[in-house]
Amino acid sequence: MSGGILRGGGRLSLSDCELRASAAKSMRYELLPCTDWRGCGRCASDLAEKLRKTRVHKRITVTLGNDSYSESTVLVQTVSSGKAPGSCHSYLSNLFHVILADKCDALLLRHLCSKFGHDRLSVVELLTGTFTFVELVGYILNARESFLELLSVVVVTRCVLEQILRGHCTTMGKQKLELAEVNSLPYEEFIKRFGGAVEHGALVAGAVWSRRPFTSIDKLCAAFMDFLDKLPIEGKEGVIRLYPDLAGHLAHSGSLTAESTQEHKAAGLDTLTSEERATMAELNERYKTKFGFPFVICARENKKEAIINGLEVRIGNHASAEVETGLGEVKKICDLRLRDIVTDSTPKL
Ligand SMILES: NC(=O)N[C@H]1NC(=O)NC1=O
Repeated sequence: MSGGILRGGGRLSLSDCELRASAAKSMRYELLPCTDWRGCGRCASDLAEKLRKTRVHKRITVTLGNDSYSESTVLVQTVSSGKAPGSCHSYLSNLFHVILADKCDALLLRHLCSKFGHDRLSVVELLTGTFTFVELVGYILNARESFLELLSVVVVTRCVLEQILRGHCTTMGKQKLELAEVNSLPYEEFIKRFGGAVEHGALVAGAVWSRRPFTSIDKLCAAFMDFLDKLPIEGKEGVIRLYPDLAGHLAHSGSLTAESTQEHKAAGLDTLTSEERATMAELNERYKTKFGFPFVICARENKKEAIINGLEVRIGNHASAEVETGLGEVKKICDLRLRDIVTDSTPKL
C-alpha cells in the first residue's frame, strides 16, 4: 500500500460476486454489503446504517500508505471526494460516533487523502489508480496510542478491497511464510510474494523460483544473491536502476513502494530538513550524471548523516567499483526484505 502505494491501471471491473468469492477464498475478511459508497458526506448516513446492520469483524492487517496495522487494529478505511471543504471531518466524526456507540469497543478511523490536500481525493481517482496514498491526515481523537489495544474489526471499502485483490497493495493478514510454504508456492504466487525483494524484481523472483526447494532461509537468500552476482555488468547496472533515489521525487510524491517507504523512514529520510533535502538532491544528481545509475545504499543500515556522507565519498569512486558497491547494497536490502517475508526457523545456538 507506497508511501505504500495503491497503484493500478484501468478501471476495476470485478463484480460483487467475484469480489466476495475471492475475498472469502484468499483473504480473511468480509466485504461490506455496500456497493455504492462514495465516501463522501452525501452517503455517510447510508453507510453508517449499513455498518450498523453488518457484523464485520475479521482479523487482518492492511498496509496502506506508510503504516501497517497489527492484527488487533480496528481499521476503517475511508476516502473522501470532498465536495465541500471540511466535509471529511464532519463525515468521519459522525461515522465514528455512530459505529463506536453501536457496535465496536473502539475504532481506528484512518482517513486517506491525496497528496494535494485533504479534500481532493475521489474514489474515481482511486479506481483508476492515478493517485497514491501519501499522508495520514489524522486520527479522530488524535491519540494514536489509544488505538493500540483495539478489537479486530476491519472494514475495508470496496475500492480498497478491489485494489488488494488485484495485488496492488499488500495485506499483512497472512503470517510470515514458513519455508515449507515457500517451497510449495506456484510461481505466480512466489513472484507475488518475492517480486519486491529486489525492487520491482519480478524477473529475479521468477528466476529464483527454479531453485526450489530451499532448505533454509539462508539458502533462499543465497539463491537471490547468486542470481544478482551472476548478472553481466549491464544487468547489474539495470538492477541498480530499479531503485528510487533516496529522498528523491518519488519519495516526495509518496510514490515509493511500501518496502522503500519503510526503509526511507528507518533512515530518518522522512524528516530531512530542507537544507539536507537540497544537499541530497544535488548529490544524487551528480552521482547519476557521473555513473548513469542511482546511488543505492541500504537505508535500514544507515542513518541520514551516513547516507549523505556515503554519497559524498562514493561519488569519487570509479564506475566499475560503484557497480559492485551498489549491487552489494542491493543485496543487503534484498536480504532484509526476504527475512521480513519468511520465518527464520534456523535453530539459534
Ligand atoms: N537509492 C536507494 O538506495 N534506494 C533504496 N535503499 C533502500 O534501502 N531502499 C531503497 O529504495
